[in-house]
Amino acid sequence: MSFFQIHQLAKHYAGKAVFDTLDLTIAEGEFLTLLGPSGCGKSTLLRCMAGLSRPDQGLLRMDGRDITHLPPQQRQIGMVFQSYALFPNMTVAENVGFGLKMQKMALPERTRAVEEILALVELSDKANALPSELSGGQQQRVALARALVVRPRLLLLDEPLSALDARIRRHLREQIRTIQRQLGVTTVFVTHDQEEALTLSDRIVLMHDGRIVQHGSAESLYTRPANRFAAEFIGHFNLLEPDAASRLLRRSCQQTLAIRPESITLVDVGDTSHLGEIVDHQLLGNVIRYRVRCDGVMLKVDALNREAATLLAAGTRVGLHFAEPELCEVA
Ligand SMILES: Nc1ncnc2c1ncn2[C@@H]1O[C@H](COP(=O)(O)OP(=O)(O)OP(=O)(O)O)[C@@H](O)[C@H]1O
Repeated sequence: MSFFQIHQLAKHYAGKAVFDTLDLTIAEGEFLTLLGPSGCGKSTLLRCMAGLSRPDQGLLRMDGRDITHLPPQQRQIGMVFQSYALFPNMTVAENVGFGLKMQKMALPERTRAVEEILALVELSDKANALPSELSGGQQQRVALARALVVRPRLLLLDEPLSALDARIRRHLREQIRTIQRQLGVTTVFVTHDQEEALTLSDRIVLMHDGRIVQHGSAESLYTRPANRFAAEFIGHFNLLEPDAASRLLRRSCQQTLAIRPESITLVDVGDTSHLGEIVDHQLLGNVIRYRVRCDGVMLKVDALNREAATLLAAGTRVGLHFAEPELCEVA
C-alpha cells in the first residue's frame, strides 16, 4: 500500500487551475523529487500536502488516514524552504528545539533530541551560535535539523539548496540524502534543477503546467523521455524532426527523434557512411561536447575528454555512429 496518496487534487487561483485532478502516490521511505520549470505548480502541491494551502478538490491520505482538512501542525509533516526562516535572536539549539518546546517536551529529553539531531547534521559545535554567525549552508542545516527533530512522518523540501553556491549545494545535497537514508523518512524534494533531481532521487516526477508528464527512476527519465517536453527538460537531447531524422538515419522516421549526445560516437571516416564535419566544441570537464554538421543537421556529440592532443579542430571530417537502440521517438 502507498504511504502518501494524492487523489484527484485540484487547486485554483483566481479561477485559473494550477493543477486539476492530480494523482500521485508515494511509498514509505521513498525519496521523491518533483521536477519542473518555474510556475508548473511544484510549490503549490507541496503547500497543499503540508496544509499551508487548501486544495479546492481532492483527497490527501497519509498512512491510510485522510489528512485533507487537518491543520499543518497535526499532520506530522516537516518542511524546509529555500529561505531558512530561522529565529534570529535564538541560538542554533533553541531554534532546533523550538518545536519540541511547543510540544511541551521536558527539558532533559529535549536537550538530548537536539544534541542528537545537531550531530546528524554535523553542527554540534554551533549549538550556541546565533543564525547570523553561520554560513548559508549551515543555516540550511539548522532548518533541516529543526524539521527533523520532531520526527516527521513526511519531510517536504522546497528548493532548499537554491540560495547556496554550487559547491555547498553539492555537499549539502549529499548530506541530505545520507540523513534521509539513515532516518528512513519519506521525503519529497522540489527542484527545477535536473542535475539535483537525477543525483538524489529514488523517483522523479516531472511536471509541466500542473500535470505530471512522466515519473520513474532517474535512469528511465534520462534515457526514455515520454515526450518532447521531457526530452527538452532532462539531458541535452538532439531533437530531430521526422524529415531530418529520416535523412540522417536513412530510414523512414514518422516521429520526432530524441538522440542523446552520448549515443553518437565519432569514428574514422573509413568506418561508416555517415560523414560529418566538426563545427566547434565546448569543454564540460570530463566530456567534450562537439557540434557536428551531418547531412545538413547540426548534432551535439559527446566524447570523453582524454587528452588535449586528441581534440578535434573545427573543420575536421569525422565519421558518426548512432547507437540505434538508444534513439527515442517522442510525441
Ligand atoms: N498565492 C498565489 N496567488 C495567486 N497565484 C499563485 C499563488 N501561488 C502560486 N500561484 C500561481 O500558481 C502557479 C504555480 O506556482 P508554484 O509556485 O506552485 O510553481 P513552482 O513550480 O513551484 O514554481 P517555482 O519553481 O518558480 O517556485 C504559478 O502560475 C503562480 O503564479
